[in-house]
Amino acid sequence: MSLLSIILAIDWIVIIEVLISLYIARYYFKYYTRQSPLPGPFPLPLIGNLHQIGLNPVKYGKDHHKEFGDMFEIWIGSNRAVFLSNPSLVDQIYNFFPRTTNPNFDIGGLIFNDNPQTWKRNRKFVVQSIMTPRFLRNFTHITQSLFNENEQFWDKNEYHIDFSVWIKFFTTDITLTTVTRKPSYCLTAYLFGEESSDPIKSEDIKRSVKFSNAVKIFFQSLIFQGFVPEVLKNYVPGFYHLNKKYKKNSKWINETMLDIIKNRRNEIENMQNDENIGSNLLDILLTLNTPRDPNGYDENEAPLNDQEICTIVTEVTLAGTDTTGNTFCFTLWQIARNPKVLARFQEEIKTVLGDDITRQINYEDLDKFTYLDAIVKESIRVIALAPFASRVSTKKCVIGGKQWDPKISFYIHNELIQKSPDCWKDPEEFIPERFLKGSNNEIVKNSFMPFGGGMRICPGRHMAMVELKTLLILLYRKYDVELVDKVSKEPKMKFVAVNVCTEMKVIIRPRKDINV
Ligand code: HEM
Repeated sequence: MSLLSIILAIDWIVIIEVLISLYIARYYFKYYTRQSPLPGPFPLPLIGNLHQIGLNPVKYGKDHHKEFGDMFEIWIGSNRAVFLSNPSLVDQIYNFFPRTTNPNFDIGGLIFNDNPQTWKRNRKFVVQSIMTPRFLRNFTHITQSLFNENEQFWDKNEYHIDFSVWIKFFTTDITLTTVTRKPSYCLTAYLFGEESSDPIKSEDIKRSVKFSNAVKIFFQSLIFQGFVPEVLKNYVPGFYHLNKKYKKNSKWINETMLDIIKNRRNEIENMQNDENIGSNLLDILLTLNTPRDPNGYDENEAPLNDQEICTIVTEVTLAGTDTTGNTFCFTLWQIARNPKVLARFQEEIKTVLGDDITRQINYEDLDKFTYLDAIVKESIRVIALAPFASRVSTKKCVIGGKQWDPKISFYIHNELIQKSPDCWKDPEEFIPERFLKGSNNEIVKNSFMPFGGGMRICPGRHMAMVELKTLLILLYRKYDVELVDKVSKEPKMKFVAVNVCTEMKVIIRPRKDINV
């Protein structure tokens, strides 16, 4: 009997049926023998709970909280993930475990890097560059100068603007410029259009705008990469094409950043002296452990190469853009709907900065804005920018009285915790006063973690607060801001790994009660 006749004689349909049955049996064997079973939706082989949860695990968790309680599980393909929505459950997770890894994003930077050595090294550089008072002082002034570019438009009688668009351009410009030193022109494009008589500048403008859009697509891709099983991404049309689009986007971001890094490396190498080397993240990384490193260098250890620098700089730029931008929109929405809060905030502006509305705002001034601080905190509490934080266990542990092996993905449902009636009085209400010292509102441990917690806490939190506070002071010191949509109960937004504001139309007018 020839090989061909054997192949023809085999009943392939039966073989395929057997293989599928074996796969299903194995899948459910794993499911029914899992460690510490928790309540949760019943999964299907291959897709897990994708058909019930879609790409919004946060909404699913909220909708089913009563049914499943503070600890429930979902299945992402054949991997299990545990959602936690009680502050008492999250302490050791925050403190001891790294973020859930994702093979599609683990480029060895910071956010998805679970290698303790390289993460620690990268984290040190980032902290060294964007958390120092010197950086933050300068950043306060940069925020101010960029804001002032708008004034010629806003000083008219009435100016209509969609802040959800404006702020993304603003934050892209400011983050790119401060992290990479490379001028960015999104705001120029927004105000004056993308064309310029100088062809080189025109190219730069287009590239900046493309970068801002690429950041948006990157955020959309995060949940897709984390919650769609690999098999769908690799073989099923629709998922496959989306995956390809997202990968192309990440590749473009990487190449654009590498280009910026190469150019800056050349500039530094051709410098006669070190005077023009800045204290921004890119210059710190490029000169690290080289003869130009002010802290000295070790010849036996190699300096960072362009790709290593690229991963760190890219992640910080991505993490610093839409996060602050959307928080700005949500805070503005809350202020606009709460006249008493606005009045108290404007009073605070007057008390701290006086009547001169042209007075520069300094970093040291920002500390005195305790009420504004409370407004921003309360705004992030009511509309969580990052509704969940993810972690993966690296050793055996006990959580919620149950045993867990290593490599279990945990998701801390911050949005639910921040609105829990067990932790907050009138949790749906916007009451900044609850964050003021001496307000008698003791904050339950781990119930307010807008910047995450433990060793992976957001290193951009001070930068974000400086930017948000400076922008809000500049805006409300001089202008009245009126929402176009005064009826909706919440701002127009959607969830794409973070909560994104999709529209924030307002009318800006110079304040009548002050001399502009
Ligand atoms: C309002 C604005 C922001 C919010 C609400 C926010 C929130 C967060 C959250 C929740 C995390 C995860 C923390 C955890 O898992 O425990 C995080 C991580 C991170 N954020 Fe932010 N962030 C903001 C702004 C920024 C800015 C401005 C930057 C930098 C320019 C930045 C850079 C990062 C980085 C690099 C990480 C990863 C840290 C690590 O894994 O070591 N973020 N952020």
